[in-house]
Amino acid sequence: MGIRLDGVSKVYDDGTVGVAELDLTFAAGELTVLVGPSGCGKTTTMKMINRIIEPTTGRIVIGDDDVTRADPVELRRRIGYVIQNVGLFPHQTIRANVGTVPRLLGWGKEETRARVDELLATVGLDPAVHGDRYPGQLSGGQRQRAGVARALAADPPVLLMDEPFSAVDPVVRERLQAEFLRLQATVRKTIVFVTHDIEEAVRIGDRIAVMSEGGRVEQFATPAELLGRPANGFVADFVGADRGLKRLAVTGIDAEDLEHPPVLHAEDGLADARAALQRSGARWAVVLDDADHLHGWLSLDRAAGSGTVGAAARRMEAWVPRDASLKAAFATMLQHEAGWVAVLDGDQFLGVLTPESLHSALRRSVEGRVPETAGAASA
Ligand SMILES: Nc1ncnc2c1ncn2[C@@H]1O[C@H](COP(=O)(O)OP(=O)(O)OP(=O)(O)O)[C@@H](O)[C@H]1O
Repeated sequence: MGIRLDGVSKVYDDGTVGVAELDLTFAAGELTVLVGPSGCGKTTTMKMINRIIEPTTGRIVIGDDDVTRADPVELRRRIGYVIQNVGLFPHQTIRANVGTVPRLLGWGKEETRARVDELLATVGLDPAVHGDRYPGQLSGGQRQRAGVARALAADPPVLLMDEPFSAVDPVVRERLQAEFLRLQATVRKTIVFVTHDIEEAVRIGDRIAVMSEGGRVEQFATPAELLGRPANGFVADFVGADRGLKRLAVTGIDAEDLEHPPVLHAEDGLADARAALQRSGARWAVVLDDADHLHGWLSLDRAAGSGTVGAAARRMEAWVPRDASLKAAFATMLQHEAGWVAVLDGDQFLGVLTPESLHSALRRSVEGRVPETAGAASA
């Protein structure tokens, strides 16, 4: 269920224009991030969707429903809402908190409890351990997970998230973001997500609206487009001078980037391997096992004597899946102190990235030809 804002404005009682004449469409099943400097109207825009703030002009359509004049209380039951510091009721257990909307909708006790426990498990909380605790007895990250579970309880098609991960430390925050993306890949809600953090925006957004004062949309684009081709000076400043580096996380590996060293099989004899290496002029070869899975590598100087390639080869653990980002490939190379990383499709070997091929991929990434990663999650 998509969301459409048509000429939506909010003028506050004191005359402040929070948002002026905004047209914006949030695609069904996508996570759209509203990002921009403080006071630009992100929160105002989001809160008009569930009518916590009443728009002054314009129309808001969810799916096929014009909800501009819908009953706000009824509307909010169809829209999940996650906020910073969660807003859990402190005197209710986690189970009671997560069951709030199902209870309001009149679900039965058993049904509600089953749904609540299933959701707690989905967001990584053990119902038996955490279900009967009070919010004050959970960590910040656990409270945030409970907040997400509560917002999803009645399976609403739309989720609004207002800086949901900003109250926890950076490490927990990254973990929550990754968990949340995995969850979104299965539930596919239409999500409007507010943040002022561009790093968070490019990590989690399918699409990003960069806003300036008065709710003006300066650019509406995918993370890779935004970082590769900022529409104007405002966006370029906002995404930062290191946008080339940020872009690594959202740029995928292109088949053209791969190098193809000679391939040997573990059961081959060393004499044949040596001959093959000398014929190709290469200094080393990739070694695959009998199922064509990555085994390791063999350098020319180890291809001496008799015996099999498998026995002489060095094992190699540095590999990335083909939908990995360039950033992940680079990090893997550094972590293993390796001169190359293998790129695999499932178990199948596709080719390798070396420092040279990675470098040209980086240049391509920064210059703007972009095969995007399947999801920024793999960053
Ligand atoms: N109740 C209000 N009365 C008057 N002005 C308001 C009110 N609420 C917000 N504003 C103003 O509307 C503008 C947009 O505010 P909004 O909260 O939407 O910004 P934001 O982008 O979410 O900012 P932040 O990142 O700081 O939360 C700001 O200039 C703000 O001062």
